[in-house]
Amino acid sequence: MASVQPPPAPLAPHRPSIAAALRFYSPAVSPRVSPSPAARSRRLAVAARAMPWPHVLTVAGSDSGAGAGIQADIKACAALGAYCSSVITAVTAQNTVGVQGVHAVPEEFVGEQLRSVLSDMSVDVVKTGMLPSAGIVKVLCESLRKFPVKALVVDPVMVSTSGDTLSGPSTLTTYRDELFPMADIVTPNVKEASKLLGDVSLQTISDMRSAAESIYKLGPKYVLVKGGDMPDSTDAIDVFFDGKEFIELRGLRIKTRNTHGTGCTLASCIAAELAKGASMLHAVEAAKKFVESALYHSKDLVIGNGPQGPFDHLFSLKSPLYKMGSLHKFNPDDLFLYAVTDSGMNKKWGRSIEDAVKAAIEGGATIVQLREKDAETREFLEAAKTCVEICRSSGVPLLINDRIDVALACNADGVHVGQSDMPAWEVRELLGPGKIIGVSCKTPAQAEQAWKDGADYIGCGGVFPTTTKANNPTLGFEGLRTVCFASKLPVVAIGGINARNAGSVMELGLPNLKGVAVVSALFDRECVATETRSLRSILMNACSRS
Ligand SMILES: Cc1ncc(COP(=O)(O)OP(=O)(O)O)c(N)n1
Ligand SMILES: Cc1nc(C(=O)O)sc1CCOP(=O)(O)O
Ligand SMILES: [Mg+2]
Repeated sequence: MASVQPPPAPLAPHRPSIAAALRFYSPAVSPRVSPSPAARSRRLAVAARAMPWPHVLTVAGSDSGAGAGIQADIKACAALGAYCSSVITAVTAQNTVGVQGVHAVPEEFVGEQLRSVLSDMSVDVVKTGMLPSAGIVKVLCESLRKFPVKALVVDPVMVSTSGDTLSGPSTLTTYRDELFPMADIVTPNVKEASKLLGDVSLQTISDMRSAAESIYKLGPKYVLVKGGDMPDSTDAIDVFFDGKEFIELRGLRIKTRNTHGTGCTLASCIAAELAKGASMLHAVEAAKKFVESALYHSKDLVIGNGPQGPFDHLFSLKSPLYKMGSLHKFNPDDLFLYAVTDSGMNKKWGRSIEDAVKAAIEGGATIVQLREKDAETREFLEAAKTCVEICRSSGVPLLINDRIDVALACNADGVHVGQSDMPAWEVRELLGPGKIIGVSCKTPAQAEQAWKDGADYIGCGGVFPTTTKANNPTLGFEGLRTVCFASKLPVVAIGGINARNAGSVMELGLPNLKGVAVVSALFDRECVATETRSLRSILMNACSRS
């Protein structure tokens, strides 16, 4: 299997409009003259190049209740913008109570379905779910050898969430011997991991790590052991292993009965993100965020009378403002030199917001926030749209201060909110999992809440007195230290930071402290680029010393 490629540049800005792509399909100049088959297929090929559609093929069972299986996979891929074709391995009679019956599709016919799709439809990623017999696993492996794809995501579905067996012991051996060595990632939950490893007991995170390592030795490039079934705690921890490093991925445990199909959905989302070009870790992180958001939005929905209901994969359709965000997930290192604009200062020095942002990027700012307290909305939005383009072309994330509406309208990378702004969890509902959310925090309790609310980072200050923000309490190094030690999120220090003191902040070497956010020391100066450049070199020197 070819390895997964690093993420390409964001797709959206480079894609031609739908109208432009459709022009390739429209009839020739004279509608009476049909194009020759060769011309037609050339035109289709050009159109296909012009508008690629990430394609996931799911090889799984049908769930009549439509919460899991093929139905969940198709909905998950659709929600993430990937096309999903389907090869059905079994038909199950299933509802919110459990699985009442399983009817496996004959191996030969599974093979025929695989041939139909793989020989024609440029599949990027194959995702597997229920594979009810060893013969079907073998047929799949043969097909993948004949028609290689970019990545293979194996969700080793063996027992349904209701506890019903979906594939027998002989399948286990074939999974281990034939399918896993071809897989890019295998995603068992703790019960499945235990079964795969001969019913070992998995009780702790350390057990999950050992299980991930043992499964890795069976041949996949990555393993994700999902801890959702581990004994109750506020967060659900999954262990991701790439053969060298273990990463604990924490997610919020959403209290709801509607969890049927979470495993299928997670694996399909990973497949969809890979098909879109994400790296494996980013695909897993995006998939976790999607499942978390879907569970959150569906927690009170009621379908069926059993203990496990389905959730709404297409929740974003109900929230028209919701956007899935860009492929580029938040990187905490982006907080290193955080430039925060100020309309008053820019006016004073006779420059536009756009010029200020360009100069900060030229000087090496790693993230930009538009903090325009006095701007009129329309003027602000127009400037924000231009700044989004400037920042995107430089690979620098752009956040909007306070104004969720402006962030949505200009499709910024995220927002920064304070304790008196819209609560971060509401912001998350509006922006969705793909956007960056920062929250100002002055205490450990606020930092804990920001994490629970789904924020990506916190801003902590004022480290020093500032005249930029009125009545802002000064925390000093001690206050910053307390918050950094308590925070589960990356931290950026703010307040009165300038070329004279920035080094001393970074030299504290505090856990989670990723950088400094600065307003006046960059923008209340004549040359923004020069000030940014010199602050950057001070920060880099400080980091190399600490
Ligand atoms: C990175 C960063 N940290 C803190 C703040 C302050 O946000 P808030 O408390 O909402 O105050 P205002 O900026 O809205 O005045 C920030 N903007 N950025
Ligand atoms: C916007 C802001 N927030 C702060 C906080 O403590 O949360 S301090 C601050 C102003 C920072 O401006 P300067 O770099 O000019 O001191
Ligand atoms: Mg604010």
